[in-house]
Amino acid sequence: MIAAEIAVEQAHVDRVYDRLNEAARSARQVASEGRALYQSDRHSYVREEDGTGLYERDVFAFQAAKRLATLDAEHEGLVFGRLDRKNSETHYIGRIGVRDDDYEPLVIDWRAPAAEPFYRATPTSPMDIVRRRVLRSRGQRVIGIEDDLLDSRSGDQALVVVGEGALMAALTRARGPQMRDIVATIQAEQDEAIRAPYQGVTVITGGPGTGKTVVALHRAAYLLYSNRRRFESGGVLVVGPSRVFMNYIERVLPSLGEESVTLRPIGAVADDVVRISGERADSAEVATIKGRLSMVGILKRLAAEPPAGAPDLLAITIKGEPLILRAEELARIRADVMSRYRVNQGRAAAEAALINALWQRKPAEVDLERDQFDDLVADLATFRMFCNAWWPYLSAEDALARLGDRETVARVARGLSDHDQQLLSDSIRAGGEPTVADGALLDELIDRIGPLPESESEPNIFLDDAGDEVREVVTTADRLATQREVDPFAEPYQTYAHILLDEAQDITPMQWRMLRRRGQHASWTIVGDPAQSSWPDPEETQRALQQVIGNAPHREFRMSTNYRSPSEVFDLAAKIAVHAYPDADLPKAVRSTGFDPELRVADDDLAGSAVRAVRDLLTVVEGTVGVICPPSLLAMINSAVEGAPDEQDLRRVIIVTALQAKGLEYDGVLVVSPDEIVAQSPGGLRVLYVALTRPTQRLITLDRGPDASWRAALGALS
Ligand SMILES: Nc1ncnc2c1ncn2[C@@H]1O[C@H](COP(=O)(O)OP(=O)(O)OP(=O)(O)O)[C@@H](O)[C@H]1O
Repeated sequence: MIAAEIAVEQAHVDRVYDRLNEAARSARQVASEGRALYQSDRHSYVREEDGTGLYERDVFAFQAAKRLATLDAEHEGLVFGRLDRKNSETHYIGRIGVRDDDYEPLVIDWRAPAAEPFYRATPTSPMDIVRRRVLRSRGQRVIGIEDDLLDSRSGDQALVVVGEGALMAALTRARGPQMRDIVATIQAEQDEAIRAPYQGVTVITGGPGTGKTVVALHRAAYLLYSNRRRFESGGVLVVGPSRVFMNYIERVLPSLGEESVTLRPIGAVADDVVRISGERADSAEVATIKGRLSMVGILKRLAAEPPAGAPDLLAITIKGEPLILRAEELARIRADVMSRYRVNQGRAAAEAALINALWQRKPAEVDLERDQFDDLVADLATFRMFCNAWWPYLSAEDALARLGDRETVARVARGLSDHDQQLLSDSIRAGGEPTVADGALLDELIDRIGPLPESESEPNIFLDDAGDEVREVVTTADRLATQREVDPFAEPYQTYAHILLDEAQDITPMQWRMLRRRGQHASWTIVGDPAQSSWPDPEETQRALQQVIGNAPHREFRMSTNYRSPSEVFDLAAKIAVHAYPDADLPKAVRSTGFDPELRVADDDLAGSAVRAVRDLLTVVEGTVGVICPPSLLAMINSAVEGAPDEQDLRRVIIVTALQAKGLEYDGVLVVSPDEIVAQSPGGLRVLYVALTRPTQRLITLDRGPDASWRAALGALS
């Protein structure tokens, strides 16, 4: 019976692929006839409105064919669903829409309104659907079918019903290194969040494993489909916690037929204005200091500080008469210009103010018109040298580096304790690549001091590196070029029409400011779970979120089902959650595996015990094994595990800190020394909760001794 049904579906799937191949062929033919009609503004596939050389139906199919090429080679089938309606009509649902020669739909795009019942229909509200069928495919071959009968009263005896649940089948499959899309098995509450209107702010909450991330990514694909013009030209930015996480999710969007989205880890959001990879982390304590809102005032004062070693006397001679500006007058001029301009945009105004002050001091016997006077002063080498030293252009990196000086920190960061001042200054003085937290500070500084004029941000071969010989060819014009006026209103940031933010509970107040600069007119999708926050004060980030929402229309969706962790694992994790965050939103786990988590105690050799646990996990799970360590043990566990299991299996093992594991999942998880994980994170127990909720199958914890304190939170279980 199943074989016959599969054959029916295979016939339809074959028709779809034939149609796509044919469309691709005919499009290629038209192209080879020399009509360059296939370039859209941003992408290389033809858009319906552009393809005047093709019949509209061919354009449609051609576009689909091109998009198909972007789907991953291992994609789980272009056509994944079928709806049988009460009126005997049948519709197929797929990742992209495809039409036949007569413009009739062969497959409906999952995001189209006509596909909605596929996700929303239930036996109590069947939406005129009699049967919903999920097709499971490998490449172009249909390999399985799962049916739901939604309206048994319809009396259509011809309908065959097979399978016992596509969702369970999807959830129990082993996990690979990248996230999969869930387009065939989206649940009704998830679908509502995906299709919510784009305006304002959409907040998606829910406990671990409830699909917040996949839902958000499907929402990005949906928004691009339903408002392509707005979002393709305005841009959609997806922000996640780390580069590892971005690599983990990046395949999902192309598999949904979308590529035109910018993906950035939070540490690299400022990459549009400063060179930053955003992978280096500060210690928890330093990251906390750098993330707090009090940094705004500190950076404001820092930006207003006169440059180190700035001269406090301007003395020139005009027609034999000395003209002098002293420290007090110079300070007044600086303060006045700073109140009107950002540092990098105020240079011309500062020079004009200096010349003006000098003019006031000019003795009457110096007989010069104002214009002549201005030109004379501006050309004086002493004046130019003074300006370069007194009002240099300032890069955000150089400005931040000033915090490496303990005395500067004491001046500008009076609100911080001595201890915190020292930590901040030590961290900046240590130098190296900017950290994740530095990204938001550099961004704030650029907002305050303005970007460097273009001629300053690129090395000038005449001024910087050249030898004396070349220096002679430097003209006054070259030197003055650095003072080109900068448009004070031009924002240096890349802005977006929609910003989708994952793991929002970890966004520090300073990072919220950085994000808001990129979304001043954007609509937002904000995804998070305060119980998993690694920020010491979750209430503070909630307040920052409220500021983003402001008066904008705002809707909230709560995801209630945990699709990741088996109930045995989640029951244990939930006990930690309520200790860590009494208001934790605890989802219901849908699966049970029959295997309780194992709470092990290491013998004297922690690394050896860890390796044994990894081996045990590798034998019981098919997919990935995650080893989650406290930062201080990462290197040791890494080298211990690397030497151990055979090479084949090693590829399935990933060793990370709890923070790096955010948003990720593994089939088997070993949590090494939970107590140290708690101690080494500002989020404490909440971060342990993150670690304990990563497994899809099995969990082992490994303590150094039998009286580990985190176990106290487990109550009866300990
Ligand atoms: N409707 C669904 N069908 C199939 N799988 C699903 C569905 N919803 C969620 N999943 C799976 O559940 C797992 C957890 O999803 P996801 O990572 O999006 O959860 P999350 O809420 O973001 O978790 P966390 O808060 O821990 O980061 C993923 O493997 C995802 O594919």
